[in-house]
Amino acid sequence: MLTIEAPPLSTLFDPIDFTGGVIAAVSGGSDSTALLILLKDYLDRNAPGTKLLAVTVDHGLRPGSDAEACAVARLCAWRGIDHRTLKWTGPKPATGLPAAARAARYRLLAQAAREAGIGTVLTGHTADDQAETVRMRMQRGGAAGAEQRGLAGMAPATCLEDGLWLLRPFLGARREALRDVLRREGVGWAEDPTNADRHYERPRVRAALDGAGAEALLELAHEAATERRSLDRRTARLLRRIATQPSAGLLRLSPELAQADDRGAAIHALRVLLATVGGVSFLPDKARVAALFERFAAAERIRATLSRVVVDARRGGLYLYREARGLPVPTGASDGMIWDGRRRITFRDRRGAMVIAPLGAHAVRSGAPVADDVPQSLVRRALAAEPVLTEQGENGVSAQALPLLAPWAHFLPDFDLETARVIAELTGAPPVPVPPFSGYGKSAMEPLH
Ligand SMILES: Nc1ncnc2c1ncn2[C@@H]1O[C@H](COP(=O)(O)OP(=O)(O)OP(=O)(O)O)[C@@H](O)[C@H]1O
Repeated sequence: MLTIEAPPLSTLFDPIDFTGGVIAAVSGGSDSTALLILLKDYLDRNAPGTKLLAVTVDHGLRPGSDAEACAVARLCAWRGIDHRTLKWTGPKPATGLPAAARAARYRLLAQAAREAGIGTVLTGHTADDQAETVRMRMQRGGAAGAEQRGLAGMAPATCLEDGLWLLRPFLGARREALRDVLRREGVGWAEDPTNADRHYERPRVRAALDGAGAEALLELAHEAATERRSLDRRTARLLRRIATQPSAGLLRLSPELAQADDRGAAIHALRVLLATVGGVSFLPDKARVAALFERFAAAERIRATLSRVVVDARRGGLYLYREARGLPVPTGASDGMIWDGRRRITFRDRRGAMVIAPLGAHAVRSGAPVADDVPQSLVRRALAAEPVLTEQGENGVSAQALPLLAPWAHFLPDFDLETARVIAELTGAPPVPVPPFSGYGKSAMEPLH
């Protein structure tokens, strides 16, 4: 057992449900090394049967990266922790290397989790990392400033593509406190020279931040996260009241939307629905959507296109469906493929081949009757943009094209969880996996300050 005082660092694991096992993502730097030993100690004390696997990704970008991975492996052997190193072997881009390395890292961590049958990954991101992230987002926001949502920084919990939860329990902990733990325990760590390389944005930001600056950024992030969670809950509530899917690919917002007292939630609801229906990963421009909402509230006639979506105001409400322009041409379907940003193809049987294409003109004939108050012309146009899977050749293949939550297809931060859940129910997308921690939305997984 460690000699460190229990609170507050060790209590940061309290809200996490470890029953499905856990992966610790350990680079060998101070933060993730502290994560490893604190987590091991926590599990030994509180949940000794838990499956713990440490994973190191060797990006192969610097000489000696394999030695760092070996050092983590040695530490794990010493502490009785299972460990794996995974190598990033793909081509390395000349520009945008940090982003490509991050994407590869998450892909490899997800692979390790799948292979180990574990659904939760913990990283060692700290409050210092959070302050840097917020500063970078502010800088990228330009003169107008970053959108408030982004200033919430990294989420304490994020659901990745295949239902894997990525948790960052140390977002409330300062790097120096973690290093103190390591010093007291006599555990060393690797210093990544990239962290001091001013060619990259993060090291420049890190070097320019003093303690007071970091505190102010963390305060800002906390306020932005609180506001974002509140908007999420209000938007989910509003969508439950006013949104329906009367037929395939067609969403309807009831006229009640025009009277919504909560204008912020109404505009946000429209933005997330536009992105979802259009299969676009980013939310459409807030000012344009606000203008659209005002026109609807003023009972104006609307037939507009935004975010690849036709927005049509009728007596029955505001209808949304994917525009016909820019639909994918017929193409071979493969397992796991994302079609038009809106559907994920899942094969039940991997033999044979299938083609996926928009239904197009067939929709005129195949449209199933729907409620009388829904304009049949809209039903047909929405259906025409829906996919149809056709078998090729002799071998029967069965596959599904399941709806996808486009804004969160790759990363669903827990800030947006309630809205994502409602939209999954509305569109028939697979339900959002339950997060492996208690007290969601309370203070449990909130960064501390
Ligand atoms: N090569 C890697 N292998 C496994 N996990 C990693 C790797 N690089 C980063 N991570 C995870 O992502 C977190 C944040 O990454 P970041 O690049 O900020 O950290 P670092 O400087 O490499 O190391 P540390 O956070 O341990 O000081 C790490 O704490 C760790 O959990």
